[in-house]
Amino acid sequence: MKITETPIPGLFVVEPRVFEDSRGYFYESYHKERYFQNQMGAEFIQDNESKSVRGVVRGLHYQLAPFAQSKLVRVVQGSVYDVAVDLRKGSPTFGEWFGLELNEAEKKQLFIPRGFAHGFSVLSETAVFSYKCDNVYNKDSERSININDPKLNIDWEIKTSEQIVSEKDQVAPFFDAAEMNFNF
Ligand SMILES: Cc1cn([C@H]2C[C@H](O)[C@@H](COP(=O)(O)OP(=O)(O)O[C@H]3O[C@@H](C)C(=O)[C@@H](O)[C@H]3O)O2)c(=O)[nH]c1=O
Repeated sequence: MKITETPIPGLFVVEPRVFEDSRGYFYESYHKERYFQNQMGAEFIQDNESKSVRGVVRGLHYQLAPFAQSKLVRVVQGSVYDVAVDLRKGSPTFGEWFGLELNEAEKKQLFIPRGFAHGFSVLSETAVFSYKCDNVYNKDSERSININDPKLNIDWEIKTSEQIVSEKDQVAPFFDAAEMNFNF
């Protein structure tokens, strides 16, 4: 397993060791002790999976305190462009975002600590997205930031006119108007 810290402190890219043979492949998609030892300390308590078609953009999502979530995200099938935005007030990289392609071939994962907004766009015909969370879903605490915020200026690799976005996410506020209370 190779772990690389991104330019945003606390945000890590994980490249698992994949064993391939004539039957197919095997890899450990999570190993509590190893992830903890490498500064990815989170007690995961909920797993989620979604399937989306090409052009779907989900995000940018986060939950406020006391339901803030760390996430360990990966793609089981297909390919996405995945983005995390630093919302930690006082962080040297506050307001900055990091993006990378996650796909079924490379099996990279992104560890996203609490205090980040997260989203992804679907680049393949379909994509199955799987992630662990260290806090439960709480509808009243969930927030979105507009994926097309001109200040963030994220290139989702899908033209705006071709983006498929939920009604909730279409009316999400821009970064400057977003609530960011994580109780750090
Ligand atoms: C996220 C979530 C949603 N739901 C329900 C609420 C709703 O009726 C339905 C679909 O929810 P959404 O439209 O919010 O699903 P989605 O847009 O896929 O939301 C997800 O987006 C990505 C980018 C994230 O980072 C996740 O944390 C999560 O916010 O599923 C749960 O029951 N539990 C959950 O944990």
